[in-house]
Amino acid sequence: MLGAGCCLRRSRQLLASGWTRLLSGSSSSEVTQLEPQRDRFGGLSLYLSQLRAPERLDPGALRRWLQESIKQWRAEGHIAIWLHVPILQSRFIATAAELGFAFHHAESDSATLTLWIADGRSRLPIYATHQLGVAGAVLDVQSGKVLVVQDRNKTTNAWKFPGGLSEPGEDIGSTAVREVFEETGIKSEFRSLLSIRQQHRHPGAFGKSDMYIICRLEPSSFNISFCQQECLKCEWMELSDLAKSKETTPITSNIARLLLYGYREGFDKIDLTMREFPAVYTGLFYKLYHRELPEHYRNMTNLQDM
Ligand SMILES: NC(=O)C1=CN([C@@H]2O[C@H](COP(=O)(O)OP(=O)(O)OC[C@H]3O[C@@H](n4cnc5c(N)ncnc54)[C@H](O)[C@@H]3O)[C@@H](O)[C@H]2O)C=CC1
Ligand SMILES: [Mg+2]
Repeated sequence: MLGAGCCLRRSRQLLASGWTRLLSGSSSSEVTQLEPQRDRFGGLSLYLSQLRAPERLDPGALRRWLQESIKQWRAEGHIAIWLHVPILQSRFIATAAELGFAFHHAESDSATLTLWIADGRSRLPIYATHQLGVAGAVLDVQSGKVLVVQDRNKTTNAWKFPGGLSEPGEDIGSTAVREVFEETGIKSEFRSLLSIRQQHRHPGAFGKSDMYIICRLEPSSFNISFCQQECLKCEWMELSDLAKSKETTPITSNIARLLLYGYREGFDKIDLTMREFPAVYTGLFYKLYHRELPEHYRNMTNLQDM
């Protein structure tokens, strides 16, 4: 049986010879740039961005080459093809689709298509399933007031916590602090997570699922200067009034009650606090959110000691 490196070398040879044969009359140095890259699961990635002169590539030639190559890759035991297409090379998408490729995902400047070539159903992971929205319940513990807004774009004007969608690579607490500031002008600091809501087929998530997290924040400024595009009203409201109010959404009402409970009985009863740990990948850290762990549980090294 061939090793992965050997398969890859053969794939590259096939690729180069295929291009040379199919593109006679075109620049053959062009084709040597396109090298399938094998992933650890046995899939092959093709990057059309490697083509130096893509305008010289005829879609019919690509089609014939892909057909031949796919037969070969299947025989070599590869399981899937990932085809990465820069937006300006989009005409090759239809060519790939004719051979059974389907969209996996798209970014602003490229699309990725896949073709499962092993036996059985595709085991390739699907792309993003959820969007993430984060709101900040900013509670001033001195006054017992919480920051609330009414959304300008929603049909019912119910009080809610300011918040919005998380940006790529952004921590949950940072989204809450940023969104609160953008919508209300209030500066705040992250304290904990209070709740997570999961909702499927969300209209605002283009039919995907929505995760909506509410964080507990503490204010470090108090003068409201709210965003006129997004908010109709914004004010500091007695937390107990919000907890009793009918002019609110069920989620805001329930989390206002949870927050009131924590305010009266201790935030340790409601908080999911954050701890940071080094990830397996060098130089990266992740954030872990969970209920407070007593010191002797945090530091235990031997379960039998307990
Ligand atoms: N229960 C609650 O109290 C509510 C919770 N949510 C959750 O909050 C999160 C989203 O927060 P948002 O404040 O809506 O997001 P956001 O604060 O990130 O952005 C909202 C703004 O995006 C713009 N926008 C959104 N869709 C648009 C479109 N199709 N065309 C043009 N402009 C568009 C509008 O300017 C809108 O004001 C979601 O997770 C959602 O489930 C949203 C509303 C109420
Ligand atoms: Mg918002």
